[in-house]
Order: sequence, then C-alpha cells, then structure tokens
Amino acid sequence: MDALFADDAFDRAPRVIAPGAVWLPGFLDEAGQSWIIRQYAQWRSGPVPAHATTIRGHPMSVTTIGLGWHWRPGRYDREARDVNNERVLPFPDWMTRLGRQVIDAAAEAVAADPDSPASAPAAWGLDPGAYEPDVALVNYYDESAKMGMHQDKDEHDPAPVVSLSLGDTCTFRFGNTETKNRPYEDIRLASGDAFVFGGPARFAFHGVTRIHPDTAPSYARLDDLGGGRINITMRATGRD
Ligand SMILES: O=C(O)CCC(=O)C(=O)O
Ligand SMILES: [Fe+2]
Repeated sequence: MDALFADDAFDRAPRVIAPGAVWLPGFLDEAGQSWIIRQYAQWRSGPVPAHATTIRGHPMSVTTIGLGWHWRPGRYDREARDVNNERVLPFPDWMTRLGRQVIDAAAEAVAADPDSPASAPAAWGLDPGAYEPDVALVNYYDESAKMGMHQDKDEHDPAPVVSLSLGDTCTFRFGNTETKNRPYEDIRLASGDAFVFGGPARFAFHGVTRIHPDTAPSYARLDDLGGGRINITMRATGRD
C-alpha cells in the first residue's frame, strides 16, 4: 500500500495544469520511446540537418528539424531556404495517429477532472477525430540548452499543440497568455511524457529553463548524441 499511495504515484497521474493545458506523464511506453528515438536518427540524416534557428540575430541553443514544414520566426516554408534550400521531410502519418491518441487521453483526463467543467474537452479543442497536425518541430537540447519564454503563435489554426518528451528530463515552465512572468508553473517533463495545450492555453507563454543531465531511463538515453533531450511539438499550421 505504501507504494500505491506514495507521493510520486500521484505526481505521475494526468493533471490539468491550467484551463486548456494537460500533462500526461508516461504517455509513451518504453517501446514507443525507443522507436521514436530511432526515427530521430533517420530525420537527422537529412535532407535538412538539425539546425539552430536564428531569432532576432541570435542562434537558439536548441537545434531543430521540421517535419511537414520548415519553421523560422514568423513563417513556415516547405523548403529550408535559410539552411540548405532542401525540402523538408513529410509529416508522418503515424504522428497524426499518435497525436490523436494524445488528444483522446487528454480529453479523458479532463473529463475525469472534478475542477474542469463538462464543456472543457470540446472548448479546449480536445477532439481526436478533428485533430489534423501538419508540422512537427523536433528540438534537440544538449545539457546546457534552454528555451526562453515564448508563445507558439506562427500557426493560423488554433488546434492544440501536442508535445512529446524523450531522453533526459527537463524543467518546463508553463505560464499565462499575458506575460512571460508569473503566474507560471514549473513541471518536470520526463521521457515519455505528453503535454497538450489548446483552447484558453493555446497562446500561453512557455519555455524550458533547464535540462537535468543523465536522468533518461536506460532505454531512452540519447547516447549517440552525448545525452540530452528531444522534444517534438505537433501543430496545425493552417497553411497550404
Ligand atoms: O521543449 C519543449 O518542451 C518545448 C518546446 C517548445 O516550446 C517549442 O518548440 O516551441
Ligand atoms: Fe513553444
């Protein structure tokens, strides 16, 4: 019974972080995590390499690979014109299916949450059948990489963002739609965790304040990369 009611068992349960934002710890099983990490090795080999996007003249500390679209601040293109002019890889069908499974699980968690109204799953865009992501931004963080507080606002479609974490744990800061400052909540996203933000949280500021080195479980260690963390965010660009 001790283990069943240990604090960490509750900490790993699905949780509504703010209206529209749902954390699903351990959504991906070991096999799913290892498989996605193997896909990352393929994505890295081209056609567009993992690259540090420049923001207001400064390279980001993460490197990014786009699937479906190539992202730069304020725009999405099919070709990586600022990198090597190559067309990006297509958005994989399996990722659409996985995104819908995350949305479905988030809707279920919200329906079970006594503090969320019955209208919440629909109002927050948690409808798996309607979820049509067309871009994934795949970020790699080495142990010193961070991501400053920002909004994901280059998409013209308000569909939820689905985030998946692999490798080392990070501290993820999820804030409010008004400012980069408080109120925010710091949570630890571990390998296999999913996080969804839609509806009233879709344009909330968020960032990654630190990576916790050597925290990945053995089956999800990014040994070929010298450790670190991969994050995938799926979005619907609303572009064609
Ligand atoms: O790494 C994360 O968990 C967040 C990534 C993110 O916010 C982004 O790619 O826009
Ligand atoms: Fe973001």
